[in-house]
Formats: sequence, C-alpha cells, structure tokens
Amino acid sequence: MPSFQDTSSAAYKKAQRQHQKTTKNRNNAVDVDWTPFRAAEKMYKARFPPPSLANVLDLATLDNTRSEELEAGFWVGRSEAVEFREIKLKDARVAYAIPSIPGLVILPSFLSHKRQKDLIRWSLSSQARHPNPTNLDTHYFIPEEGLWNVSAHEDVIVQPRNPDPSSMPHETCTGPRQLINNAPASTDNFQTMVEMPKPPPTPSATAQPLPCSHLLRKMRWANIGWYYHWGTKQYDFAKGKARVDDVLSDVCKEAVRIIDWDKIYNTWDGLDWGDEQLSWKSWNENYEPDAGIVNFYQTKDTLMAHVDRSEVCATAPLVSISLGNAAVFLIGGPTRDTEPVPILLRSGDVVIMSGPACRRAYHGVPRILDDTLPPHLADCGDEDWARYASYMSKTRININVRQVFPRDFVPAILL
Ligand SMILES: O=C(O)CCC(=O)C(=O)O
Ligand SMILES: [Fe+2]
Repeated sequence: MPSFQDTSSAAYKKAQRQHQKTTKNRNNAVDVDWTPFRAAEKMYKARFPPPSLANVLDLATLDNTRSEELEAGFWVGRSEAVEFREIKLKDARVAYAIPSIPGLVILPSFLSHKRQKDLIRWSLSSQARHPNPTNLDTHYFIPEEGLWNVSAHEDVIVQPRNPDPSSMPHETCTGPRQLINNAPASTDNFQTMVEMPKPPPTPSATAQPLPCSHLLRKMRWANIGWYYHWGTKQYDFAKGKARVDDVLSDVCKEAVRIIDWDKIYNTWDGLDWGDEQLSWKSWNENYEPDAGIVNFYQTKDTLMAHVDRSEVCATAPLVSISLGNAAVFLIGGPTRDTEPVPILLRSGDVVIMSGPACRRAYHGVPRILDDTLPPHLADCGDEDWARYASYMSKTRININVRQVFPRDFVPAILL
C-alpha cells in the first residue's frame, strides 16, 4: 500500500494535519451548485483523504504487458468498475466501448513506447512554439523557438508584456482553463460566428519576469490547426489555419480507421444525428483532423467539466491521446446532472469521443495521478531523453484533436 493511503504512516498523518489546517475556516454552507458531476470532481480532486480508485475503470489491468507500468505507480483502478463492451479492431487488437456513453471508444496502449516518446518530443519542441499560440504568449514575450528549445541551451529570463495596468481587467495567466458555456457551433450560425469580433486577450498586469524552466511549468496549452479564440470560445477562422503535423494526423487517422464503426453504432438506435445522419459510415475514409490543442498538466492541475461544442461538426471523432503521468477522466451526459463514469487514462491510451451523444457529453480531468510516469518514459541514460524524462516526471500531456467541419460543408471562408 502506498504510504499516503496507509493511515498509520507519517505521510498520511502529515496530509491529515495539512487538510485540517486548510479546512478549519471553510464555510460549510450547502453548495447550491452541487451536481453528481461536481461531486465526483470534488472526490477525485481531494488531497485528503486520497480518493479510492475502486470505482475507476482501469483497462490496463487486463493487459499483462502493462504489469510493470502498473507496479511502478501507486494508483490502480479496476477493470470491473464499469460495464464495457469489447470491440475487435481491424488488426485483431481490442478496443472498448462503454454502453452508457454511446460513441465513446477507448484504445488502451494504442501507441508504442517509441510513438509516445516521439509525440512528447513533438509537443514540447515542435508544437509549443511559434506560430502556434500557447497560453503564455498573451502575457510574455516568448522566444520564437519556444521555451523548450531555448532552455536546452540557457535558462534565459523571459520578460512579461507589461501592459498599462489601468487599462484592463485583472486576469492571471496560470489558473485553470476558463470554461464558460458557449452556444454550440453549427452550419446555421457559422457566418455569424465568423463575423463576431475576436479581440486579442489582455496581458496580465502582474506577470513577473521568469526563467524559461519556471515558465515551462506554467504552460497549459498549445494550439493545433485552426486558431481557437478563448475569449469567445469560437474558432477565429479569419486568422487562417496552421498546418496539422503529418505524424499527428496519421496517428489520429489510424485510430479512427482501425475501428469498424458498424460494430459501435449498430447497437444504438435513437441517437439524434441531425443533419449528420449515418456520417460514421464514411469516417474510415474521410475523417480529417484540422484543429486541436495540446494540454500540459502538472500534477496539481485539473480540467473542469465542459463540453467541446465549438466545432461546426457535432459528430466527427475527437481523438484524445494521453502521454506521461496517468489521470482520472470523467465523462457523463448532456448536463452535469448525469453521474459521470470515471476512467483511468495512462500513457499511450487513446480515447475517441464520437457521435451526437458522446461529443455533447460533459467531461473533465479532476486528477493527475502523481508518480505514474511509466518506466519506458523515465530517464534511461539516453542524454537526449533526460530532459524530457525530468519534465515528464511531473507532467501529463493530452493531445486533443478535432475535425471542425462536416465533410460536405465547405465554408465560404475556405473557397
Ligand atoms: O486531458 C484530457 O484527457 C481531456 C482534455 C479535454 O477534454 C479537452 O482538451 O477538451
Ligand atoms: Fe474536452
């Protein structure tokens, strides 16, 4: 048993004291915003008592080749925690569908160890840099080569943008991603969305000069493809589109193509596909990712419940790649009132969120599980990997890739 779960250990007692100190003056009034989703988030987020993972679906426990990885980390869930359906992939491997969430497909350990390393390298050294915005660009003069590449040579001090403090609302650059309820995008409101002003975000008045290595720990996201405007929660199509890297695009297409979507959707009638009726029949041929985000989580970071509804296509697969430390992922239904299913996502796992129900399901990441970096990503004496291993020891990366438009919709802006 890990020491923080052993009630007689010093580590447990220390956590208990800390918990008592921080909760001493807390107002215990009934939380008016209480929902089943919020309750689950709170439970998995808690530092004390540490959450039990007994109800968390951990598909890695079914795979003997992952036992070393499971033994190296403290946190393990259960394969019996949630009902699933096994789906044979076209290459004889298996994926898992969750009957309560139509369109959710989990491909455990889909990426080889080498591919995981390649995508971690790509995230930090190729994607989190100009011309792709990151959360830090608004607030800091980030060097064009990106923080990762610059700090390989010298831990230079990065200067804040220092705006006129009297002219803007207070905003910080490090907190969790701000998630507000935006109207879902669709082909009907596309033109209105394009015309809506997208003012640049305001730099923080309080950002201090910081060394690259320190700022890297504050990096939360890097943009992929179509530029996302966080202020309006809409894509800023007028800005054009950055290239989606071929390697990433190929990984995502491979994940979508290896699934026989008939096996997924044959069992589900009654889903409301709107104008995108039977669109899954052609995903194997025409799925094409063109936008996304690389999420960087440090072990204390969380991602609150949200729905990704900025894409004009509301049903095409969203491919979500997990790298580094493991996490608890929660996914529920169309409101926060649906009790979410907890799923343990480990490095190399791919999740596909597809179809009208799953793409509109609330989901979030309440917990990054510390000390779960798998042995194959740890420092192996390879000089080139050592810096990645050190950064990844406290990090989870999620590459979240989307197709913005339905295949038969060609917006005027693209003509
Ligand atoms: O980190 C994850 O697994 C999910 C990320 C996510 O939901 C998002 O980027 O919209
Ligand atoms: Fe999401």
